[in-house]
Amino acid sequence: MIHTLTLTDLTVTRGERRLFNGLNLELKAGQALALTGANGAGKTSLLRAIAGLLRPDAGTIAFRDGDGNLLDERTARGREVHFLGHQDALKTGRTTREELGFQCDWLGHTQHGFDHAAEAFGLQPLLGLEVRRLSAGQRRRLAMGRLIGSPRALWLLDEPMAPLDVRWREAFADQMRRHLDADGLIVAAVHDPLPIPVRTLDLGGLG
Ligand SMILES: Nc1ncnc2c1ncn2[C@@H]1O[C@H](COP(=O)(O)OP(=O)(O)OP(=O)(O)O)[C@@H](O)[C@H]1O
Repeated sequence: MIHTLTLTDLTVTRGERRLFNGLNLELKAGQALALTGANGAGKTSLLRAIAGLLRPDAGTIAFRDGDGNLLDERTARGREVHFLGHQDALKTGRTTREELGFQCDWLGHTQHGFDHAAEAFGLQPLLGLEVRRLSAGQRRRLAMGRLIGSPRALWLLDEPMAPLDVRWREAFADQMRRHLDADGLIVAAVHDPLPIPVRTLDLGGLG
């Protein structure tokens, strides 16, 4: 299981712009990191680099277990990293039940994960609806249900609270606390403070 995420001398460029240069960071089990900065500062790009969706120009991203052993990057990302982006990555023609069920089955976790996720984010009344009929906040709740329906150590979250009303913000904050208590790790791009204890990495930016 991923215990430590280490970024060493990480440099990422998009187009002509160097977003960050020589970035160093270590995050351990039970810790959360908030990425802050202006629009365009590079928060999403950093999340994508950690997820393996964007190749850095230089530097390394390493995942280690509790004994300090280096984990195979591909396996760690494939089985232990969940990236919750702006777009929610939902298939609009599927029902809420199908989308949640697919994710809960993915790593061999079944009914318990499904029921737990549906309960945590009030998804029962939405299970028969196609994703295309859900509101933005309901879609995000489904995406969050998928996040907790299949346990993964490292959560990469891109403005996770944005479309949620106050009730579901608190529900998600509760899930984040549980994840950290269970030795999970969280890296979240945010514009507003997160309601959990976090370290902050400000990427600055001119917007
Ligand atoms: N595919 C791409 N090709 C070229 N430039 C890109 C690409 N994707 C993003 N960028 C640029 O990289 C910069 C960083 O974008 P990024 O989405 O990481 O910022 P952000 O900090 O997450 O912003 P926001 O707060 O608006 O979500 C921006 O200037 C953006 O235009």
